[in-house]
Amino acid sequence: MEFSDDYEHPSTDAKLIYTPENIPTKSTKHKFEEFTSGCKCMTLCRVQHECSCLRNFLNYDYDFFTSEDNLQSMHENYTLLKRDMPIYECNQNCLCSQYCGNRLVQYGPRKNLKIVPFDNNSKEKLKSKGAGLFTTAIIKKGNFVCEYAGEIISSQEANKRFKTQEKQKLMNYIFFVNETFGTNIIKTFVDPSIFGNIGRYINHSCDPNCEVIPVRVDNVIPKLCIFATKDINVDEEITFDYGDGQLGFCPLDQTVNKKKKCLCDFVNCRKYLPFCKETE
Ligand SMILES: C[S@@+](CC[C@H](N)C(=O)[O-])C[C@H]1O[C@@H](n2cnc3c(N)ncnc32)[C@H](O)[C@@H]1O
Repeated sequence: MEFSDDYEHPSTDAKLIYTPENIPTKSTKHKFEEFTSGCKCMTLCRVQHECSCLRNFLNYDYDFFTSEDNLQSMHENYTLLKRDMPIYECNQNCLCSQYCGNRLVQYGPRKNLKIVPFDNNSKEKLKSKGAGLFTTAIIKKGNFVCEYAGEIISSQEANKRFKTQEKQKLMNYIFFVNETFGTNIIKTFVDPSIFGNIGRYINHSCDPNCEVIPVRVDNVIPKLCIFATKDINVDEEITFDYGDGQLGFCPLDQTVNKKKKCLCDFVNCRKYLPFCKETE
C-alpha cells in the first residue's frame, strides 16, 4: 500500500505549491535524518514487548488491524487510543506486513475533506477567519484526518518569516511544537504558507473536534498529525485548538498588543487566538 494524497490547493491560490509531506529548507536539511532500523516482527506488530517500534512508546496503541486491503477502511478502523509517549510508526526497514497495526499516517490523509472559503462575497469578509476545512463524511473519534505539512524551518527563519507576514498583514500559518523527552526539548517549526498540504486550511476553535499529535514514520522530524477527539458529522468544520498547552503546539502569531479576535463562535470562546511569543 502506498502513500496517497489527491488533494490540491484551490485554483484561486495560484501562489501555493502543494506538498503532501514536510519538506526541508536549507537551514533544516541536516535535521532530516532517516531511520535506518526497524522491527523484526514477521507479520503484524501486536505485542509491545516483542516489537521494537511499539516498545518506543509503551503507553500508546493504534486500534489494531483491518483485514481489508483498502485505505478508506483503514482510516475508519485505525483509531488512536492513547498517547503519552512519542509515536513511532513501523517503517520501510521493518520486516512486518504493510497491514501491521502500527501504520496509519504514512498512507496519507483521509478522503472526503473539502476546503471551504468563508464569507467569500460578504461585506463581513474582513472579519472572516478565511478558508476552512470541512468533511463530507462522518469522522469517528480517534480517526486520523490529515497531516499539517509544510516547510520545516529553523526558529530564526520562523521569526523572520513571521515578522514579514505581520508587516504585510497576512494570515499566519507557522506553528511550532515543543516535545519534551526527559530533559530534552525538541522544537519543530512548520510553515505551510507557500508549500503546504490540506492541513493548512484548518482553523482554530476554543471547542475543537481534533487535536495535533506528532508521529514519526521514517524520519526524526515528526509529522504533525490531526486526529479527531470526537465524532465529526458530515459538513462539520474540522478544527483544533491552536494553543494546546500540553503539547506546546502553538502558532507564531500576534503579539500581546495585537491580539487577533477569535471567530470560533463557541459560547465560552477565549475571545482571542492563542499565540506564542517565545520561540528560541
Ligand atoms: C492555519 S491558517 C487557517 C486557514 C486560513 N483560515 C486560510 O484561509 O487559509 C491560520 C489563520 O486562519 C485565521 N483563523 C483561524 N482560526 C481562526 C479563528 N477561530 N478566528 C479568527 N481567525 C482564525 C487566522 O488568520 C490564522 O492566522
